[in-house]
Amino acid sequence: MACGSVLSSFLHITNSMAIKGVLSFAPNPPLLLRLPKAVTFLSFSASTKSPTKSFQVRSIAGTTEAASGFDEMVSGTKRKYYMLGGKGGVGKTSCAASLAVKFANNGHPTLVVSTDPAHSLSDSFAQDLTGGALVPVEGPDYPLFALEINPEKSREEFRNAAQKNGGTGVKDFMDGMGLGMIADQLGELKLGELLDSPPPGLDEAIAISKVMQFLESQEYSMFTRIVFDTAPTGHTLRLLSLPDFLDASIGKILKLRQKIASATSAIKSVFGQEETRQNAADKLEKLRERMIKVRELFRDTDSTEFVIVTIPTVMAISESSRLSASLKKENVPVKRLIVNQILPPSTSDCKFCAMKRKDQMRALDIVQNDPELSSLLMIQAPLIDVEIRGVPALKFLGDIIWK
Ligand SMILES: Nc1ncnc2c1ncn2[C@@H]1O[C@H](COP(=O)(O)OP(=O)(O)OP(=O)(O)O)[C@@H](O)[C@H]1O
Repeated sequence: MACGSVLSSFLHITNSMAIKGVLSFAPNPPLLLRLPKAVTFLSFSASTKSPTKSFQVRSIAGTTEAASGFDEMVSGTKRKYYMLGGKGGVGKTSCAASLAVKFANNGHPTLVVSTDPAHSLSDSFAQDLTGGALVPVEGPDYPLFALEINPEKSREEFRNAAQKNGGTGVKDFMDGMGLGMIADQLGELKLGELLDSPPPGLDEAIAISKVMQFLESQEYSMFTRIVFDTAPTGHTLRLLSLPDFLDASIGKILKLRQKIASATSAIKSVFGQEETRQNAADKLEKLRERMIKVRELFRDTDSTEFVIVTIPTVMAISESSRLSASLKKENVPVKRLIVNQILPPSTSDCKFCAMKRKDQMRALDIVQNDPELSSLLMIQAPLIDVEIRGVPALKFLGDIIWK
């Protein structure tokens, strides 16, 4: 049977079963993973908590099985942060969510955070996790919470605080801080532009700084593993240099403000706006402090790791190579590279699959010879022939990737 017709009949069976509220494999999983044992597990029963069956996945070469070093990732109760990033659509969310489930099933109270403006955590977990607050994820053995930060909303909150004194924009904000008279001098600092039309990366930086703020509170102290599902590559790269930039800008603004504070305080107090200005200044100072923490967090080799997720195509690998180079340049610790969606071994390839497999092999070869990527621990994750949705499916994927 040709792959196309097999796939469509498979989709037909899956869809009709899904309509009945049951999601399971087709009777004869034709296309990709022939994993009869997984069928039981992937027949998503709400009560599935731990797998009773396990199976082996060979690497694409069909020989050795590369370990991800999960033992090292899971050991210790000191809080650790994992940031998963890469090109759009390669499987960042699926890998991040599967890691979070795996940590939670291995005894770690875990928080999984999405700072990608286009959230897909809710879709991945098949649970409503929206709202910008901690939401418990049902299913894992130990507590797993999810947090979808709306970056735009976070920026709005910051802006609102700046506008409390009735101002309508950054200029007013600066006026409110007693900086109006030197607004021109500050032009080159670009803070106004930053808030009015933020570059990609700022929203995410503010979102991460918001997470940092959360993490300082008692409510969050229980979490020993924090997994970030980050925005696609470009944003992440800009985010990395942003804290330094913001730190410098805000630092300069605060210094300038201090300089003129004494001269203007008498006038300000007459108009009764001193308190609001002080609040705005405090807010800026806090943002600056958090930015410094975000920057430190990204570079802390003891507690943080950035995991690059890619797929076996030349385009995705080239982008991953650039991402790896930039992360290294910024001193962000990177050790692991997940190559996701690899066709699993098969003895009966159709022409299409055989071509695809060859193409993927070539791409994997490129990874192995890439100066940036070859030193990373490569984790090969197979393309699974059903969509990965819900905790049991994520556990299934996690048990393949993270071992
Ligand atoms: N190994 C896999 N096998 C089968 N399907 C997969 C695999 N990994 C991811 N997918 C599917 O690919 C789609 C995209 O995955 P995911 O949302 O995790 O990617 P992403 O990189 O986070 O995307 P975005 O950049 O849009 O946030 C989803 O439908 C997911 O179920």
